[in-house]
Amino acid sequence: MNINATLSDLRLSSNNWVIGIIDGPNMSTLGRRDASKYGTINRDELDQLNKNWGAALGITIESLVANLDGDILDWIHTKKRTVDAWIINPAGMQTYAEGIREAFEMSGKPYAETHFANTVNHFAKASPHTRLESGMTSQALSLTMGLRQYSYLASLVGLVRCLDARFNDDHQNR
Ligand SMILES: O=C1C[C@@](O)(C(=O)O)C[C@@H](O)[C@@H]1O
Repeated sequence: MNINATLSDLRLSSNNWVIGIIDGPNMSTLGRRDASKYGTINRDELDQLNKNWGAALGITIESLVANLDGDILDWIHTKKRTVDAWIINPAGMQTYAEGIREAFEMSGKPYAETHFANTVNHFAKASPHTRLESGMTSQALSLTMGLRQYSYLASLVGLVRCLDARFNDDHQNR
């Protein structure tokens, strides 16, 4: 394994992975939310940014923004054959995301939970009588939060490198 890390290690993947990125309820209002947590980027700009990062990594991004969980479930069921891994910002549905977690499980593909803000901080401010946590984290490959749009970049780079490593391991063991 080459441990001489340089920024050029963020180069193209030799496998044209397809990553499905899902933004859940209220992410459609990005750009009009609390700027101290979400900055000023809007959802269209986020989508373009993710697609540009994907192109720089040599992979394909397919994306969905939806306020209804049924729309998200339908999209996962439709895309599961062509998508290699998922990035999801469950946003307003993270505490009741069992249906989505299960749809990902049925897809057989890993998912990276990703948030703009630090959600532990959000939960800490909820009523002490309400125990809140994400229903997605326990089965996620990874959890990235608090880095605004760069949480998506971190998830993307990590996911692509993990997929590449798994592909290389599978082919070496043949
Ligand atoms: O809608 C959102 C967005 C969010 O997922 C984020 O990206 O920081 C954080 C959630 O707590 C919140 O409900």
